[in-house]
Amino acid sequence: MSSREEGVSRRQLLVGSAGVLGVAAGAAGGYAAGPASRRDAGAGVGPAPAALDAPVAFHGEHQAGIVTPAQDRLHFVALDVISKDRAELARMLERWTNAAERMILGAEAAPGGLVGGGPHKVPQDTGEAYGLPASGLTITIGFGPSLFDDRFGLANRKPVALQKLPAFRGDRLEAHRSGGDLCIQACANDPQVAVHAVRNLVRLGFGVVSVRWSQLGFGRTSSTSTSQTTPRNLFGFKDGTSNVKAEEPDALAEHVWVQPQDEAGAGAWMTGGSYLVARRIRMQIEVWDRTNLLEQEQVFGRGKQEGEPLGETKEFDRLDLDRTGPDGKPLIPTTAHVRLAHESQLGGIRILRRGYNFTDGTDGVGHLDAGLFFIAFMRDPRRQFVPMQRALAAKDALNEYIVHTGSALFACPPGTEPGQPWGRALFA
Ligand SMILES: C=CC1=C(C)c2cc3[nH]c(cc4nc(cc5[nH]c(cc1n2)c(C)c5CCC(=O)O)C(CCC(=O)O)=C4C)c(C)c3C=C
Ligand SMILES: [Fe+2]
Repeated sequence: MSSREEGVSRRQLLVGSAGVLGVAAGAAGGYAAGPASRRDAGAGVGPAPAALDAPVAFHGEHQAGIVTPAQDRLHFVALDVISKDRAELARMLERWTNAAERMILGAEAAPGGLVGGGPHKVPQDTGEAYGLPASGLTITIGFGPSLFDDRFGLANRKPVALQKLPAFRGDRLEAHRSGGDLCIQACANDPQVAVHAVRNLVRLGFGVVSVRWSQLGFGRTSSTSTSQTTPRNLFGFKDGTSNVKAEEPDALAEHVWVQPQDEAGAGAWMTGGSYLVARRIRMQIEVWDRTNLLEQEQVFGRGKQEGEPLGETKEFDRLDLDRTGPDGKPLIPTTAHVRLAHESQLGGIRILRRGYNFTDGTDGVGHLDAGLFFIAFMRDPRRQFVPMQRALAAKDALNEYIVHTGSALFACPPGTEPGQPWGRALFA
């Protein structure tokens, strides 16, 4: 047993340690007030750097990585199941759970994973996070619609809300950036920790799953807690101001967590879970960077510096969509992004956004391939993401500057209890 192993007791591995910020499980659903981002710490607002290194509770009513404070880094991977053996898939999810319980505490994926197996065995941990703190790592998994075909006898367990997303106007989706049987969302305040988590789970799935696509993200583009400052996206605007926040339990129940009455039959195992929509959205930053400030602010309907709704002064001032200027025209234009996405225009629907900025090299013709890896959690994508994205695709002024190049939907099951693997209720 390595010296690092000795520092991680079985109790810590199962239910969290005194170092785990907030509550380990139960009513708060795994939400742990704590790690936000290193940028928050740098700005003098939010938790101290030590808090950014601390663990986030793994077990709870809901999976961590949804309402827990958004960390600064992301590694997201979508996988296809290549085995045809249902039991093998369930066993892999058990291995994943065991490894995840350890990695979120900053431990190796398996006891003695680095060198403990001796010189003639393959190490059970890849090693690149050895010695690094937990870094607020959360690992969230989800099941895609394609998992419920005829391969694993799961067709009769498919939740009604897990329907492949329809095509939207303007979509330029690429197959190699879309879909997937499973997903792993690993978020941390250190990119090496997030990448290590994904890599080791993929390693543990060798022969059962293969990577379909993967996305790295830096710079969260949403706050999921009022303890966090609002970050900025690559267009330089504050993003996440009016997000659903962890401190709004009623809104979470209404808009984010699947309720018992939602999935009476096949998908009852999803109660307490949430649906994850991922959209890789390329942002034409070169065009944006030649656009004047007035136009930029009209596109979003908010000011660039403070993030205030146009016509107001402060970021969290109420969005008054009826307010008009001296010319009688709405101060927040009819095509402004925040108007079209606002609950008042969509029958009261909201979503919890948890996206990240990305840059993936160039597009081959002299531009950066940069954008927003949009991630949102919701109770029912058919009633939330689909009408919202339809409204945006039809009229949003932002469409001149963005294009959706990837898309996926996953059902993220509820949280686990100690000793209970991910997906137990699904495979029972
Ligand atoms: C379908 C849902 C949404 C997509 C896709 C989307 C893409 C997208 N958004 C920004 C930047 C901002 N979005 C903002 C607000 C906002 N966006 C959505 C939904 C989608 N955005 C919602 C529901 C809201 C909140 C609306 C409200 O109630 O006021 C903002 C303003 C600040 C904020 O409230 O977060 C910005 C800025 C980009 C750049 C983008 C695609 C690349
Ligand atoms: Fe938006």
